Amino acid sequence: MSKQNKAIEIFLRVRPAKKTYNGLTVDEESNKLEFKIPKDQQSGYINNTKEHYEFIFDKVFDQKTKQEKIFKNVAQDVCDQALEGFNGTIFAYGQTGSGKTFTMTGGPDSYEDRGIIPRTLSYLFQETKKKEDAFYQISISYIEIYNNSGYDLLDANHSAKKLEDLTPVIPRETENEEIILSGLSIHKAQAEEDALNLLYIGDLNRAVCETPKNDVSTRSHCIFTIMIESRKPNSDVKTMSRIHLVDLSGSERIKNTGVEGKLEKEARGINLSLHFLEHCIVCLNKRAQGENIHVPYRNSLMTLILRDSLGGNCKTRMVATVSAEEPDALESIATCKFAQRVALVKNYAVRNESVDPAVIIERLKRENAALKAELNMLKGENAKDKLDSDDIETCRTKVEEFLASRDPSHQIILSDKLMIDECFYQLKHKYNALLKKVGNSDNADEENSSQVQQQKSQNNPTKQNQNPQKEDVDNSHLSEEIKRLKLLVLQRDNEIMILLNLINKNKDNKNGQQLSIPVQRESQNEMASELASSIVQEPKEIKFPQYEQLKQASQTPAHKYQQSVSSQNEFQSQVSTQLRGGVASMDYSSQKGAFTDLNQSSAQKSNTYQTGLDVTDAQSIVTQARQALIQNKEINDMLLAPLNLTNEQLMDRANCLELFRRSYRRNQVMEDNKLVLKDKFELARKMGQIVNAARSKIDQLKQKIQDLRKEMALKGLSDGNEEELVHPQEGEILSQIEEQKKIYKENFNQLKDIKAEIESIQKMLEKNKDRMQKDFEKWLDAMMQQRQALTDNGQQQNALTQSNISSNNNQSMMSQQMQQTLSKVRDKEVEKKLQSFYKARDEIYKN
Ligand SMILES: Nc1ncnc2c1ncn2[C@@H]1O[C@H](COP(=O)(O)OP(=O)(O)OP(=O)(O)O)[C@@H](O)[C@H]1O
Repeated sequence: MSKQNKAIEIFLRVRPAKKTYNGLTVDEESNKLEFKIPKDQQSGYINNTKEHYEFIFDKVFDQKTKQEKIFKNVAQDVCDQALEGFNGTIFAYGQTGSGKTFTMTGGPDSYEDRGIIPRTLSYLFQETKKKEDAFYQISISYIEIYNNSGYDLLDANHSAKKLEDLTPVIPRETENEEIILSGLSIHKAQAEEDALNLLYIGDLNRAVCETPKNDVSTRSHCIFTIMIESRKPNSDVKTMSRIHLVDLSGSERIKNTGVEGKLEKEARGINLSLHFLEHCIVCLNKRAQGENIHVPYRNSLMTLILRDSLGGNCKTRMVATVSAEEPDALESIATCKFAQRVALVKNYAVRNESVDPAVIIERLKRENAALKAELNMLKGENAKDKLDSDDIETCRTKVEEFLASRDPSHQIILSDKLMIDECFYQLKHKYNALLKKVGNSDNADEENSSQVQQQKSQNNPTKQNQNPQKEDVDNSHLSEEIKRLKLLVLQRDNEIMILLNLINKNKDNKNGQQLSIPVQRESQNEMASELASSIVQEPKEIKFPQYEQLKQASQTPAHKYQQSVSSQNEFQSQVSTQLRGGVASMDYSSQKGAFTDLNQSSAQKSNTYQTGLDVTDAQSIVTQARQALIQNKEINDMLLAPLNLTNEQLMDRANCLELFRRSYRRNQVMEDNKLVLKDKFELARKMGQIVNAARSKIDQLKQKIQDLRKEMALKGLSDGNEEELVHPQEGEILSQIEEQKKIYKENFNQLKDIKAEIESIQKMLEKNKDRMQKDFEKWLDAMMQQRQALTDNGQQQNALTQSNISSNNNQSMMSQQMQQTLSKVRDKEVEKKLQSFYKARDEIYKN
């Protein structure tokens, strides 16, 4: 069987030793472990059978092996398979003190010492985050088996002194021969932290219940189970897999532990499940060799729980842990022998997929509701005129549920258009609130400037004045919006100026050259206003009379329109030059040759026109014009105030970036976010300190309680008292532990929330930083082009053109602008229209 498909793999790990036994050879290359036991050795154990033992494993890890390597080799593959729907079990088996707990849970000293369980949790959460094509739910249970009885280590009301006081777990077998563990709580873990916290709480409960006599670490088994449920969107099939992570009790044989009498009996009882495990393995081996033999899983709770892990549907990994010290040599050999027997067991792992009837029913119900809603909407029955507060509340709840659900097939089903609109509004509101929170205020402003807000209040008059606080916020945004619109008006003025200039120029050309196609004055005016109004609108509805003429011209012999075309080329060149030179460049007298690249393209196009008119070029001029104006607006909007930089300053990129940053509109938001982030870090640090303090206090109290229990056990022994004596301070310490546990849990949850906030602010800052960098490049590029254009045209005096657009909404400047514009108009009709436009606009400003 290839390694890929091998259902059971056996690993061996040698624990670091103070003094390594020189009869032990660990060969990582050939995955071999050798023991040489001299016949007349002096170590006190009898060796009259064999002198040389050799064991081969799937992988051998020597004393220096790091935890990360163990995880990668032993557990990673099991995790990957579990995410695909295969069950997995990893268990550690070995003598007391050989490093089982270290391997499974980890050491307390450093983060690097994290064992298989915490690493498995991290890995699973990381991977499920990456896999966007499926919905995953991870749940945890943690059971301790002591003296063949199971106890729930995650019992929510746990404050027990003795293990036996914990909720007992009772196994039940279903008709399908599945084992159900009633009394064992299952906890959903939404994030890695939740799962790690459950591990910590379980370990704490386990430790608090220890007494010297039931020395938990040695005499009990722990099974940490991770359940993974996954479902693809719109699929009725779900996969359910489990990973059991098992820390078995010490495997040493009782005759070697030196315990006698009652204690020996007790020890035998406690360790019975390990004995039954061995028994099951022996039977499974026989079965693998063709013998028809019953496997006595039911003999113990542990074998019953692990039934699928051995001889069943599971990918199983066993880590045999051995000590490298001489006195432990025979126990190490026994561990290796057991591991070799396990290696012979055959498993048959299959993907645990099932069509879940509950999922199908749920889906059908959803479909039914959606169809009913659609039908109602089509019939128009019960359509609402307006929404009342209950409707709005229903929409709000539906949106909340939709956003909170991790189920990709979750839908919002509604049959009323107004309610659907309301849901969209709620979603937008939430989105904008989120943007505001993380600093993307531009988009957030949209909510209040968009028609949704107006429409909403029209559709839903009952909702007006419901939230005065919100109105305040709205008002402040409205004034922002007014500012923005005023600026836009100013920009439009400039655009009109450009176009008028072009029209005038064009008219001059025509008069001088007696064009064969007369361009109507009316058309020119239309062109000006339409182009101006289309510049920041959708492109599809543009009418461009000159373009229309070209279209007609293209259907007639080319020579007839030659002059018209050259006029068109000049027009194109002017538009390009002016737009690329900056919209606020008010003097358009000498525009020719400003941009060689565009002029070249014009020249090329001119050739085309001479041989046959290409009408799409005319449209492309408009598109270019529009794009250039939009781009200019974008660039101007980036800054709070125009940046008047000299050519030298523009050449110094680093300094330029710094100046840009200071004037950058979003910079303030970014700075504010940095401050928020700083505060959050500080808060997280404090919370972390509280959590750590609670943890170390718990550890101290745990130690104290264990010391007291040892003291009482010794006292009992010396008094010949077999009953367990309880130290008078124990109750007090236990309640202190409970108190600290409460503090730990509360602060842990808060810390988790703060961490999530920090992450989201950090992400947004990163995004804003990237955006600033891109905006800077755009801005610098535009500045450079503008300088270049001005240089080429000898228009250095207008170097700071930008200021006209992006300055402020100063009234006197506007009237100046108006005078300037009107002075350029040579058409009475246009002049009249513009005058009434400016008059109307002034009225608006006055209000
Ligand atoms: N690979 C290792 N590197 C460093 N320290 C280790 C390693 N393995 C075990 N130890 C240390 O040895 C001690 C005993 O290990 P551990 O508690 O894991 O043994 P165990 O097999 O789980 O014992 P028990 O059966 O009593 O639970 C611990 O202090 C542990 O930190």
